[in-house]
Amino acid sequence: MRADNWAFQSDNSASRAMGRTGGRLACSTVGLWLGLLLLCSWGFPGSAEPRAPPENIAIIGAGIGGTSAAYYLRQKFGNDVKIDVFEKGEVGGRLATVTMQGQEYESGGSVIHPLNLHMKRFVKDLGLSAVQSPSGLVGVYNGETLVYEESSWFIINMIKLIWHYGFQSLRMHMWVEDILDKFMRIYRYQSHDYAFSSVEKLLHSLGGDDYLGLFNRSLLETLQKAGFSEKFLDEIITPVMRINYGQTMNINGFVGAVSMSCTDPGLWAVKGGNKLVCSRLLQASKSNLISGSVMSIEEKTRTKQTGNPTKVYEAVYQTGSETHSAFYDIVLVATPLNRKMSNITFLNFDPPIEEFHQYYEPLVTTLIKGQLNSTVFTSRALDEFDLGTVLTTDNPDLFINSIGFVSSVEESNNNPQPKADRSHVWKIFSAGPLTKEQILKLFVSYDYAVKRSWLAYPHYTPPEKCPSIILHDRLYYLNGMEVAASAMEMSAVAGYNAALLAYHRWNGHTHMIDQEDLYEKLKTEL
Ligand SMILES: Cc1cc2nc3c(=O)[nH]c(=O)nc-3n(C[C@H](O)[C@H](O)[C@H](O)COP(=O)(O)OP(=O)(O)OC[C@H]3O[C@@H](n4cnc5c(N)ncnc54)[C@H](O)[C@@H]3O)c2cc1C
Ligand SMILES: CC(C)=CCC/C(C)=C/CC/C(C)=C/CSC[C@H](N)C(=O)O
Repeated sequence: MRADNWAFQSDNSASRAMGRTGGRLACSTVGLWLGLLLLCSWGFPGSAEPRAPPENIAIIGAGIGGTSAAYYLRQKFGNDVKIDVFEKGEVGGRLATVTMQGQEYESGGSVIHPLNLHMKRFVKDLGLSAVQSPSGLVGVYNGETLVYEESSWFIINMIKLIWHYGFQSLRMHMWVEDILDKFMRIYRYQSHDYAFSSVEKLLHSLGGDDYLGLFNRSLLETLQKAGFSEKFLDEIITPVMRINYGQTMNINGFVGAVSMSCTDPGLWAVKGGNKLVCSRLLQASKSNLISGSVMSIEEKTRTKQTGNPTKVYEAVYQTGSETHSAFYDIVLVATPLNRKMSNITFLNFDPPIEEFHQYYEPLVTTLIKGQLNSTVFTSRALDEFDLGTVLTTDNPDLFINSIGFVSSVEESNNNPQPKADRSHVWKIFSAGPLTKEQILKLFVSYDYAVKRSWLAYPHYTPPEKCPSIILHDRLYYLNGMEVAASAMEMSAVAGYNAALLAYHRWNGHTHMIDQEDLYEKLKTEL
């Protein structure tokens, strides 16, 4: 019906515009063509001409989330838009290294899963290379003894696992694989340009109500319901949650599965340091890095020389002791929003943009070059201690979450061997800084110790709601994704999603946002 009306209207207007009184047939033919043209450009979903791109986009935060958003925004909007990326600290954010004796070691995000396809693609497209992460033997310490110890013989490991825990390890592996399989759907959706306006909708599109259920319930509840034993949960699953997220099984089931996927083989890192991905993404996206701290965002109306008033966001930022401001059509916030981590105020929004209070877990990474005092963990002779990582159970008397030996960012170390002098670089995760006494308890002797304190990951307390991705008309927030799970790949997924969302909303492509049943719809697409 609408199409007929347009054809009719454009018929009249076309003949008036031509200012001639030619035969009705000629006029209506021209009108029909014009109508068809209009129909093609407005009438069919998905065929709308993109409007002129925005002039200026701001991204706050040059971690993996912000820099991947810059990369994808450039791909979507093209070369004419100016992209400013604000960073108050170091490019890379929670991807960072510390230097010891001239060698660099990862102090933040370190391992990448072999199926993390955005990270894989970045490394390939940006001319970087991968190194295998160390995969030494793992033991679990409960404060008194090693309750589980891996063997270098695959068959012995299998027998040990079955002896201690029956087939729960295998069942756990299958549970994680199923969740990971569904997670992989996001790559297909994103490669077809689909975007989501909320984290919950994104999760639902991956695996329906079951997937959302995982996010809304604790890992403990989910695994207890699935029949896993208390012993298996205490001795195997909790220690993995402690090394990866510094938390217990009270985290949500989705982040629990992400964490368990770290026990898969083939973990890797970027040669030279994971943070290189961020600096290369910035370069490749031809963004301007502004070393400054954004303090506030406010919507303003600007009248351009062309006369039309437009709505823009004013970002007020500080570089050193100077305060500046700049105007943007679109703003992406790519940092956790809370007073301690970003301290950004949203001024005069109506309705107001809520204050975010997401609590992030304090975590300390300590790197120590020294000789481990293995008698802390076992009564066996020192030269028989062949564990590369010791995980811990949830025992309040323990002052570390984990300790494991690490390689520098330049070394590919698939099967690290103990050094002749038994002196290695060890990475320790703990809730607070280690005292000298604690270090001396863990090490017979040590040469160097370097620490880095983080507000590392959200404190997970399911059920919880992810903050909105759309904070305001053209103002987007990426790090709500971390409430589902915090990992490099999750920030990259959030960065791509926000870039697609901003692009589609700018161009009015509503059919590319929050599509239901995408998995079924895309099954037949190449
Ligand atoms: C110790 C540790 C170990 C980890 N291990 C792994 C791992 O092995 N594998 C894995 O996948 N993930 C790991 N993670 C998680 C991973 O590092 C993070 O999920 C990811 O790096 C988050 O990236 P992001 O860009 O979203 O946030 P961030 O990296 O935090 O980036 C936000 C940036 O915004 C900047 N910023 C904040 N406020 C402002 C402001 N007002 N103005 C300007 N700039 C601002 C910050 O300085 C920061 O650089 C680990 C994290 C930690 C802390
Ligand atoms: C997003 C998906 C599907 C998988 C990501 C798996 C992954 C690599 C998660 C990282 C979890 C995490 C925060 C680990 C921190 S500690 C890492 C490591 N054990 C270390 O010793 O540094």
